Amino acid sequence: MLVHLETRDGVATLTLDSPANRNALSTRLLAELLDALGQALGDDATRVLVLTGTGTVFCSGADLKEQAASGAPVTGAFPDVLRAIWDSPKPVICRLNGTARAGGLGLVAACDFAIAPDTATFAFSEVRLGVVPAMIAVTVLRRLDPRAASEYFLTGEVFDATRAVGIGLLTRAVPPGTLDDTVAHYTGMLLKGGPESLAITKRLVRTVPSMSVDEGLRQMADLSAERFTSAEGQEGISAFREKRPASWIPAPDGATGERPA
Ligand SMILES: CC(C)(COP(=O)([O-])OP(=O)([O-])OC[C@H]1O[C@@H](n2cnc3c(N)ncnc32)[C@H](O)[C@@H]1OP(=O)([O-])[O-])[C@@H](O)C(=O)NCCC(=O)NCCSC(=O)C[C@@](C)(O)CC(=O)[O-]
Repeated sequence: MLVHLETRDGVATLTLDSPANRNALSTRLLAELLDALGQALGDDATRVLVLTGTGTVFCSGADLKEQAASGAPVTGAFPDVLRAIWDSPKPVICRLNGTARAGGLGLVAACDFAIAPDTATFAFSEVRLGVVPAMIAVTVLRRLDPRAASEYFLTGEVFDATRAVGIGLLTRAVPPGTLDDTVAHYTGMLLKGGPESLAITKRLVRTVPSMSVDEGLRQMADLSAERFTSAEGQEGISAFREKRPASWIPAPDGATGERPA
């Protein structure tokens, strides 16, 4: 297997495991990743997804050897993988085990959080290969500062993790020894949120900026009122008043946040 899925305590960890080619996005790895994403997203017990890799590199982008051998463009399941991560109602954390390049950065940008060791390096190396960062532009350009997008897309230059945080590609760059603690800190915070509220808030982050102020306030006032009377909202507010942790329960149909009987 090139992708492993392990679920524990509400957290599904998906691990790219093809270190010999630096977790390159081969047709097989992409198919397995899409399958693992489907399993994790369909599992009611999963509340947060963590995407990571083995070895020193998180992902080296498109599998250049497979491309060369096939003689034809190999897109595989990459668009479906990016869509599954981007549209996931459950928060997705990218735990970069190391460096990433090109297509690998499309995955990083699709995730809600990206935490990397401060020793990792990054590059949008496509133009240096005579190809273009086309599919990844769809996720990356929704994260990156526009000046930085022009700079790094057009030059293909390598940049470090501190710069990657500064331009919006990463959430945090941390000393390698503290990577797992930082990821655990974020998953812990996410597990405290109402699952339905998290899914809706993810959608808000993406859709509200493109609404007019008038349209936004009209839609959001309705949504806000609806959430205060939802089962999840009532459980959260009761828990606050009773000075206890909220108890979130996923319902069997995939709706979440029903108050326990
Ligand atoms: C990642 C580092 C920095 C690690 O650097 P390193 O750790 O020093 O590793 P290395 O360069 O010594 O490579 C180790 C092995 O991994 C292989 N390898 C390494 N990368 C790939 C790859 N992508 N595909 C297939 N094999 C790869 C490489 O060929 C070598 O195999 P060996 O020679 O031992 O048999 C370095 O290996 C590197 O720069 N790799 C190339 C990265 C790159 O330019 N990727 C561009 C892919 S194009 C792309 O992603 C297009 C896309 C998807 O964005 C288009 C779109 O969005 O539409």
